[in-house]
Amino acid sequence: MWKLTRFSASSLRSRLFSTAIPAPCMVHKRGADILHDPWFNKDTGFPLTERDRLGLRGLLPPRIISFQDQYDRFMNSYRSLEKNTHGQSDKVVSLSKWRILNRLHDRNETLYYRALIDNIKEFAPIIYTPTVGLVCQNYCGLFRRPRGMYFSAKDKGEMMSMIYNWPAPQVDMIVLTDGSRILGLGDLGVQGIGIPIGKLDMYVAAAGINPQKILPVMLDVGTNNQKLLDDRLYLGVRQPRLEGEEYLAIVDEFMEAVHARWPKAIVQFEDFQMKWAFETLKRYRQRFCMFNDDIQGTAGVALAGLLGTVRAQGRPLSDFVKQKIVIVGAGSAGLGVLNMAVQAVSRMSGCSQTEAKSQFYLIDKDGLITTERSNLDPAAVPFARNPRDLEGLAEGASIIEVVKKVKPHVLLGLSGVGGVFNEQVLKAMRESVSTKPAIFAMSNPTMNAECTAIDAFNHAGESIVFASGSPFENVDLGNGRVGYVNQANNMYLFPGIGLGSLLSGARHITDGMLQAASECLASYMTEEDIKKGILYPCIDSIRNVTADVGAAVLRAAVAEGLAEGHGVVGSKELEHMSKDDTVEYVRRNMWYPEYSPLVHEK
Ligand SMILES: NC(=O)c1ccc[n+]([C@@H]2O[C@H](COP(=O)([O-])OP(=O)(O)OC[C@H]3O[C@@H](n4cnc5c(N)ncnc54)[C@H](O)[C@@H]3O)[C@@H](O)[C@H]2O)c1
Ligand SMILES: O=C(O)C[C@H](O)C(=O)O
Ligand SMILES: [Mg+2]
Repeated sequence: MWKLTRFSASSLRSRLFSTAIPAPCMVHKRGADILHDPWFNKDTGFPLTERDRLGLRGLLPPRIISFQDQYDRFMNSYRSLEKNTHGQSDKVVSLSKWRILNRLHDRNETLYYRALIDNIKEFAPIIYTPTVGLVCQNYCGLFRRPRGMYFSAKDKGEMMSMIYNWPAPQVDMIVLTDGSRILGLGDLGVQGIGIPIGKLDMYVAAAGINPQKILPVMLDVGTNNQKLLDDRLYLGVRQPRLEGEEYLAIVDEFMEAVHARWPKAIVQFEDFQMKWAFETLKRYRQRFCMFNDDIQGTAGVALAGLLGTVRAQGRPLSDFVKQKIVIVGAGSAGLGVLNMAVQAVSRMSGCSQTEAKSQFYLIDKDGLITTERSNLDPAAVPFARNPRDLEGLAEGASIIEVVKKVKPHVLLGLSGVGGVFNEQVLKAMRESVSTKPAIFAMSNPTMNAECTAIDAFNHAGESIVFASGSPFENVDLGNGRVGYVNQANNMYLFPGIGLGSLLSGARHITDGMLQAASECLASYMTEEDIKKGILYPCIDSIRNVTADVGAAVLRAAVAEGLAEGHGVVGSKELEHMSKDDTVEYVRRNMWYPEYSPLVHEK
């Protein structure tokens, strides 16, 4: 029987955290096959002993180049490329940068991830949002080597065996898309595979998931994008999207196949059109360890930013319950944010969720959503306002009408429509009841942002707090003053949600675990930063943020009695960890790119 006193705190710590000598990595290949496998390849960095052991002698030039020299060489070619493309269009420059990074990714993952981690602020906008959007749009032309797995409408009945085609014995993190709503770019069909790849790159960089244990997946159920269907070089299935039961049967089969091979893998649903985003979340969240990043990850990041905004106004957090918030966009992301924010208000004020809804105004493409709206999506119904409570605002009122009447503390966009916060709307925010109103232009990529940072500070005034989903430069307000730009992007949470859930060994991801993630992010910033309008940590510290978020998620799973443990660390050991121990435990489980000795295993 387990005894609670079995380990003293220090022996528990040494059992869990003993510093290990770099673990050897087992490889089933030899010779040239290793050089062509980016998981194991070290290019000119193979030491002589390894060249002998693995049959590499003579297959490489004789000089052995250190990891540091390889790294410097790559960064030098990256810097030359920057110089050589100077003056060319943003699109050309971004795609050239993506190509050079992608070539390294395809050749030597250890070096690639080290470069990514060390230069995350500079490289995230290339391998992730916004450039990843451009890459998806041009995927068929850019495609060289496959990455991840493709399950198509034509694979029905085959997935249970297909899943065994994946070469890695263990997969911990899967990001899955059906390509139906790629960022704000719409239906990109099979080309959407760039999104799971980019998200998983962030998992490796931020959460330290071993790249041999990640799997990007495209569920190609067709596309309704006529341009792609007509394109001779389109690489996906050339048929209209499956709908209804036919569609669900494909997703069901995929989920069963994954679960059969890797029962503990976490599946992140990404960029599904709204109807399937909500439907699949409801369908799978109790059965599998999964979450929908656009609904749940986004909500946690937005809520952390909204709470930061209250602090930035110099008000106590409890004042959140009095903030008037206008949300533009009633899709998977907007409704996810609204749902979590309403729950937070209700929890903080002790009022019912119905009462909590009265401070929120929801707008979609047809204007303000009220109970008079017909054909409203069921997910939006609970947030429709009764026109009687709206002091003259009618069903379908425009953004400008709502902003002028409500004078909100916060205007938050998740509409996918570039520029909807136009000059008129931004100027109307000057009449906000808040002395420090907040503008969140969260849609991606950059072209789809509801407004630019410069326009926001120019038109809405210099006292605003500003956040966007895609990165913008800080704004120079003159006389040494800076208008801070925050990146309100779910990248601050999804890696920690995935990592914490994985290490907890929970069988599903609860609202409590997601709330813990959001609260952890919300409490991250110092009062000094918040007062300047800085709501989120710098992306340079994303690994630290992710360790803390992961630990918060893990502790929430323990508190709910859901943590079954991971690997050799069981539920009891997790229960006995202090808060600091948990953070340390999470950190110790983060993979870091360095060459480990390769050992051939037959
Ligand atoms: N920053 C982040 O972390 C983050 C996270 C998730 C989604 N997003 C972005 O949010 C956007 C929306 O994503 P989604 O999944 O909710 O999409 P969606 O298609 O489910 O929803 C879009 C919503 O916007 C509304 N809309 C469209 N045109 C409008 C207009 N002119 N005025 C007002 N509302 C309008 C639609 O009616 C719909 O309710 C995308 O650009 C996506 O990239 C950002
Ligand atoms: O991918 C991103 O940058 C955030 C978000 O998941 C989105 O769909 O826009
Ligand atoms: Mg997304």
